[in-house]
Amino acid sequence: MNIIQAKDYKEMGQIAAKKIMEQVNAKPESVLGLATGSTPEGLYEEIIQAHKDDNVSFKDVTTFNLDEYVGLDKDNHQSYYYYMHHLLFNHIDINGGQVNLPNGDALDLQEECNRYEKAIKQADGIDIQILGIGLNGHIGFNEPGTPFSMQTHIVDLDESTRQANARFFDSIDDVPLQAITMGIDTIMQSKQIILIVSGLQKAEALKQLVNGPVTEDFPASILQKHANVTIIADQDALSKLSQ
Ligand SMILES: N[C@@H]1[C@@H](O)[C@H](O)[C@@H](COP(=O)(O)O)O[C@@H]1O
Repeated sequence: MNIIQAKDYKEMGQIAAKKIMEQVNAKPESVLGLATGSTPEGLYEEIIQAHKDDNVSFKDVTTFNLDEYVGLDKDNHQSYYYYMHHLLFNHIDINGGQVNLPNGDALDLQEECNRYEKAIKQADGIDIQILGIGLNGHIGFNEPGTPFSMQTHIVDLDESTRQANARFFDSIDDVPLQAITMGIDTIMQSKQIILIVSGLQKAEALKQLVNGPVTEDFPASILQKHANVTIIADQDALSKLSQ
């Protein structure tokens, strides 16, 4: 794994954005895999800036998000659909028809998982997948214990994940119990993966990802087996890694 040290959160976003721009400039019809949470917010600000300042165009880009909560409609401000449009898509020239998120409000959720997985394959796979990491080692919403062979599926969220994400909701009771997520197998098929990590509270998780055993008990550890992973982390997140 290639590890790039950023001095802080801002620089982490800048370095990641530069890699996305290089990809889009080299291949305008790139397929990008996108993530939510607090970590990519700075990256999305940098992308919007590059779009405005350097005329980087996203009109031929296709995107697939990692996951979506079950039961929140698109207008719900805590849905990842809302997050992505609010923080990125509404500010760049991407074609709305080429933006993909799982529909957590679908009547038949299993059918929705199948449809999503198929859509990724039909797009010829993901060129660069952006990932964050949960404190318990989850990527997307693949919680500890998820078989590495899983593709897009419905997941029961861990109580610790619901608590960690409760800050975005009025109360913990409003945090959905389930989500749809790309599986580990889906993520591992991405041609390139960029994992962004920031802050002291993620230092232990990053250490386990890089130095720990590859185990389904810590889903992000599978990234050790991917041929093209770049970790962009700030000094705080890197503070527990052996040199
Ligand atoms: N499903 C998302 C993940 O994709 C994200 O990586 C994780 C970490 O979020 P944060 O960046 O806010 O720490 O949170 C959520 O659970």
